Amino acid sequence: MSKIAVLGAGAWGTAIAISLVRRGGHEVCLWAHSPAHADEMRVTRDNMRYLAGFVLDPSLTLPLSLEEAVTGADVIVSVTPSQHLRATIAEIAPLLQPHQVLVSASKGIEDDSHLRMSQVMQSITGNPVATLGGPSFAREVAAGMPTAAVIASADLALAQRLQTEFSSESFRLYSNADIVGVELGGALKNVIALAAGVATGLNLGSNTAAALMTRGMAEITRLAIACGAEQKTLAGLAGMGDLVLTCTGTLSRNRTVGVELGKGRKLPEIIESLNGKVAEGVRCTSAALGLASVHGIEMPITEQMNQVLHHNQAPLDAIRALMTRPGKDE
Ligand SMILES: NC(=O)c1ccc[n+]([C@@H]2O[C@H](COP(=O)([O-])OP(=O)(O)OC[C@H]3O[C@@H](n4cnc5c(N)ncnc54)[C@H](O)[C@@H]3O)[C@@H](O)[C@H]2O)c1
Ligand SMILES: O=P(O)(O)OC[C@H](O)CO
Repeated sequence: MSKIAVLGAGAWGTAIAISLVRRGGHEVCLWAHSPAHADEMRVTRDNMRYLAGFVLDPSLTLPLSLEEAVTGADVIVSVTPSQHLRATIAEIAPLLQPHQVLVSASKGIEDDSHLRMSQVMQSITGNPVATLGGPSFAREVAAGMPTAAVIASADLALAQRLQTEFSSESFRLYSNADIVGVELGGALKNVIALAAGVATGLNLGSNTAAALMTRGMAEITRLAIACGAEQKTLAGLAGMGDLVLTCTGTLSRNRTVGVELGKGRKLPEIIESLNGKVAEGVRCTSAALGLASVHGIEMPITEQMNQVLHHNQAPLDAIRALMTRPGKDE
């Protein structure tokens, strides 16, 4: 029996909390960044803003403060958008006991530092860290649809403990000691999902989608290995698995943003229509290029996606630029 605090009541934090409650055997709480949002959920027992339609079990508590959430927790799962993780962890840092485990379930790279989420956590606290990755749409996890995901920590024994604590009949976790590969697989696939969405929005075909996914995997793997990841992690659930899900699944916010860009809509208008929901790839694209430049890694799809997102490149011109690059060996 563990006390588990989930920080972030967006779609994914809520689905994780629902999954942990369904598993049974833990005391689970869900902290929302907005007090008004937490109040709404206390009244309706439904997360109408981010994951409507799932009744929140009476045993799931909704603390009034971060301090209430983390005090006495054995495991703290951070599920804020990546760019807000630092502020959230900094706020809880003075309250932490050394044994409390921090798990990041966010998929991104910090803007200016280019740090992975576990590195951000480690830069603020000395607590043990892990990450949760893999192909997992929140809505499907909340509905109890069979899902396989990955829990990673450089301390494999910790990953295996969390594997036991989080796994259930509908949520099967694999443990992995390659936290670098799991985090970068999860963050970088969002960029390729944007590109796959762009191709769909342009009414391009299955050949284009397959090319983007395969060559996308190649550039994700190049960068991840340069950062210390293992190739087999990228071939697994947190790499290939999450890439396929996000590039093809209509529930993906990143893919949806890409589809709308491909149809000719402008980024600010598309972001506005997400109503506060996060498409991590939009910011991760430039952070990924920053990290790639530190390591001298070529990322042509990510570069073109950055042009489309942030430099007004027309989507068709981006596809043309990719198709007319000098020939390469595979
Ligand atoms: N939705 C999914 O299916 C899914 C699955 C796996 C991983 N993830 C990852 O989980 C993370 C969270 O995404 P989500 O889908 O749960 O979010 P969401 O898009 O459903 O909701 C946005 C969240 O951001 C929070 N927020 C806004 N401003 C904030 C601030 N200043 N500080 C802290 N929090 C703030 C909101 O309260 C809300 O919880 C992302 O990194 C995402 O990539 C999402
Ligand atoms: O909806 P997206 O594009 O943020 O993707 C959600 C998850 O990362 C899928 O594993």
